[in-house]
Amino acid sequence: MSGEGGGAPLLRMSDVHVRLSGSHILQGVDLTVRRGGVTALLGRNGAGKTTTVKAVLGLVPSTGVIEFTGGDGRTERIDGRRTHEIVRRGIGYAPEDREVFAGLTVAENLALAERRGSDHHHDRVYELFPELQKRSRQLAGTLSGGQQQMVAIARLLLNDNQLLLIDEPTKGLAPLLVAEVADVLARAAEEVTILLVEQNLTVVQRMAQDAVVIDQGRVAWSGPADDLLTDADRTRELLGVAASGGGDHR
Ligand SMILES: Nc1ncnc2c1ncn2[C@@H]1O[C@H](COP(=O)(O)OP(=O)(O)OP(=O)(O)O)[C@@H](O)[C@H]1O
Repeated sequence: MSGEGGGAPLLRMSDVHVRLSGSHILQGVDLTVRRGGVTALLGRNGAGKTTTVKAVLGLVPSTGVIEFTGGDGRTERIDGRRTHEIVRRGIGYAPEDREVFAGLTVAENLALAERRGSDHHHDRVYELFPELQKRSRQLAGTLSGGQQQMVAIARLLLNDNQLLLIDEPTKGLAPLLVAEVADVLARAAEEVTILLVEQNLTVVQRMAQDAVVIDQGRVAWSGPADDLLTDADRTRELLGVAASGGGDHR
């Protein structure tokens, strides 16, 4: 049904427009996220990636159609709904600035994330991230950047989510921490579908099956991530950088 092989669509955006402060930011975005694995949302700075994610969550007003298939298997339009209703349908969000509560312990951070009406998967989260169990009484503010990202993602896995929207989780992190976060994402992706905004193409290459490139508020390319990342000319043209292409390019 998705047209590009694999799982059925989980999220579909059709002709989505967003206008903010008189600027036409999204100009007819069409994209599909299929169930399972990671879809990377790529694009240059200011292309409209975060706005796309915020449109899904109802955090910015949009026109057009956004459909989501919840845990109950029903596909419904979520555009125009309140953010809390959208989130309750099973969409979790990790914004760019990862926002852990620095003065609270890891366990307290997790407890605060428990959503009413959802089962809470503490055991599974600690199984996926044994490091967090070890550090459950540590103040989150004293964790490394990678561990804080782990807390941010663990909070999303705690509830019954179908889709996680994760915005630039490796931004500003040192290379070692980038690898740590990629590891965290890989573990999360075993549990739930992820739409990942990410500038680091090495991380994209490792994680993503599908890729969508936004350029000036429109989808400029979509398809299998490998097709994009092994084409250095295309990545340069669309993103302004060349991917490593599996080791062929620098
Ligand atoms: N509230 C707002 N009012 C007006 N313009 C906005 C607003 N929010 C974002 N923009 C503009 O919309 C465009 C898209 O922003 P967005 O944050 O979606 O881009 P992005 O692709 O996520 O970029 P980055 O990689 O830099 O985070 C940018 O030009 C930005 O300046």
